[in-house]
Amino acid sequence: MKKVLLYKPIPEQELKRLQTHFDVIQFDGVNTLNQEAFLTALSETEGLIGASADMSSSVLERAPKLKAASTISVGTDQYDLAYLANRNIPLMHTPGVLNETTADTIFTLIMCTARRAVELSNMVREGRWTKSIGENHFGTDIHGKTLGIIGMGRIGYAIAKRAHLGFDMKIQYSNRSQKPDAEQDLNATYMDMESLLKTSDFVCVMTPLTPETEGLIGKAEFAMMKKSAIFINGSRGKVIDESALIDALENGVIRAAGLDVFDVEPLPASSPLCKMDNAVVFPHIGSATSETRLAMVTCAVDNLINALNGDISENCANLHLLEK
Ligand SMILES: NC(=O)C1=CN([C@@H]2O[C@H](COP(=O)(O)OP(=O)(O)OC[C@H]3O[C@@H](n4cnc5c(N)ncnc54)[C@H](OP(=O)(O)O)[C@@H]3O)[C@@H](O)[C@H]2O)C=CC1
Ligand SMILES: O=CC(=O)O
Repeated sequence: MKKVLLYKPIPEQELKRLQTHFDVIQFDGVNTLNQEAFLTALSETEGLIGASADMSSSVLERAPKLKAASTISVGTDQYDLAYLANRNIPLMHTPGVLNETTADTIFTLIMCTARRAVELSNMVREGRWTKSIGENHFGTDIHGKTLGIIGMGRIGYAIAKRAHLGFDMKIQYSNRSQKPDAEQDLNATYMDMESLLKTSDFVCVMTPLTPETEGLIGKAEFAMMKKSAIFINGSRGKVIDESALIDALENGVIRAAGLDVFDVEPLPASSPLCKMDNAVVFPHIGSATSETRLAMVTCAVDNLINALNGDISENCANLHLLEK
């Protein structure tokens, strides 16, 4: 039986399924305490499956027998796609199954920031609700406003669908390529990023983290946004310059931010973002519902079984590089 290294706990039923196909070595995450044992196990493995751990080339150099990797995520930034392709190793991922749940989470961020839900709920819990709410605590409307999406992919589209159909929002987007579906179905307008930043009430980033998108939104971009703009990041922390965002929030350059992802995760409690009323911070929970996380694991297990049997026709993230 082929040896497979599992580096994240998964539901029993999916573990059993993996074990019927492979000899599975399990790690409950990778950390400084188990790093050496992990690297030793890696030296024997032909398949790798898990999430939320660095799998860059310096780690994978320790896996000379590796034939396929399967990440339990749609984002692939913890791997080096080109390095894997050079070694002819496919990286499988889980696109699609988490679109709707992640869009729900992003919409929760939009609503919490616009209506100051966390800040005002904390006021009630802490006994600071002493009179009826006045202008100082008013939020801002969501319906009828303009939502600018940077990265109109699968999840961007699911967010735009909620905004257009549910909240009567005007949708504009910037993206590497134009999206006729979003334009036809949701009346979305394609524009360059600068125009989008200047004219959106809500700016939502949903690109993958790649060398091209790292640091995409920084000081200059926050300065272009409306003073009343609400910024949402559901992609990856490194797509934005977090210190520039903190500055923009502290100095009233923009109104508020809703964040599911951060430069360093878990976000240290000492981060200024944890103390700001105009920042809503979530612990990277875009896809974190029982149903969707199970669907992702099922997809990732299927992906690894298929890939180790030579079938990478579905869900291979570096197929374009393998074909070169
Ligand atoms: N917060 C969370 O829990 C979650 C976060 N994510 C993050 O969201 C990302 C997007 O997921 P998903 O929608 O499935 O991915 P998609 O690939 O479907 O969408 C990404 C979009 O970004 C566009 N894009 C890529 N590079 C650039 C660039 N340099 N400039 C402008 N646009 C660019 C792509 O353009 P084109 O169509 O032309 O390729 C594509 O439309 C994931 O990679 C992950 O990092 C995902 C799930 C949950
Ligand atoms: O961040 C989550 C993912 O699936 O990517």
